[in-house]
Amino acid sequence: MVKPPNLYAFATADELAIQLRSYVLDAQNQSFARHDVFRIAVSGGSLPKTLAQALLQPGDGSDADTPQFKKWEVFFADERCVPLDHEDSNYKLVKENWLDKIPEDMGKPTVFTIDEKYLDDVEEMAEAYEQELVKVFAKGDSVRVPMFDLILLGCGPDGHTCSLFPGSPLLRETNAWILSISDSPKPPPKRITFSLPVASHGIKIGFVATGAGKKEILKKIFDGDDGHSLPSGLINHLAQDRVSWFTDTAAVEGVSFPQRRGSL
Ligand SMILES: O=C1O[C@H](COP(=O)(O)O)[C@@H](O)[C@H](O)[C@H]1O
Repeated sequence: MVKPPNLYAFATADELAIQLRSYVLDAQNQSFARHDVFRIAVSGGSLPKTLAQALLQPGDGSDADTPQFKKWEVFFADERCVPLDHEDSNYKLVKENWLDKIPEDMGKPTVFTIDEKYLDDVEEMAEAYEQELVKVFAKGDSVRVPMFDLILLGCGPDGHTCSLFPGSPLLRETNAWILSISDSPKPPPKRITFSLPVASHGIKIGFVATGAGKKEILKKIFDGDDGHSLPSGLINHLAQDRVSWFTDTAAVEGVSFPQRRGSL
């Protein structure tokens, strides 16, 4: 039986940030019960700003309500093939919006960036990033797909997620973990990205999509007959109720799919 994703719609950015915080901290605490580390993958675009607002706001002071950043391992669901200090870098966005703002006494996460030595060869860059994942997730064992504790994704106005674009042959990949793309329809052209099997294999997968600019695509993904053919819709289809969407009322205007408002 197909279990539908959870679609949450909040009235304000502040409400969304509060609920996103509790979702991420639940994922953190559940992962500490399994292993003493929290492995999270993040995206670029509009997500890092919202994530920073969620994580850097004060909690109630308890361990359960505190991001234990020292035990976090942060990976990128996609990255642009540019230097880490380039305007287009997803790492730079995450660093400036979130990592640099973490107070010293909270400790810093371990961050797995692309290796700049491969900037001239996007395929090599993808291969090298996949090997980083193999070292962390496989540790000498054979693992078919890495399992992240949490994957946080964005959804572009065309339905792309990670750097998986509608109609791309990359969507048919069933084995590789990290893929390269040299002709991204959205600049910059050279990128690396989680494959669909990896992007849909998180214990929890959270999308953040806000603003009126997302309402047409959300209607297609949630109400359309072929919503499942779009990259973000494919993740809904594959990961079912492991997926939660954090949206605002502007983004879900006109969407009929059942939404929960106010809290998780
Ligand atoms: O190009 C990208 O776009 C998507 C969506 O971005 P958004 O600004 O519409 O949220 C993003 O998730 C991805 O990481 C990025 O490389």
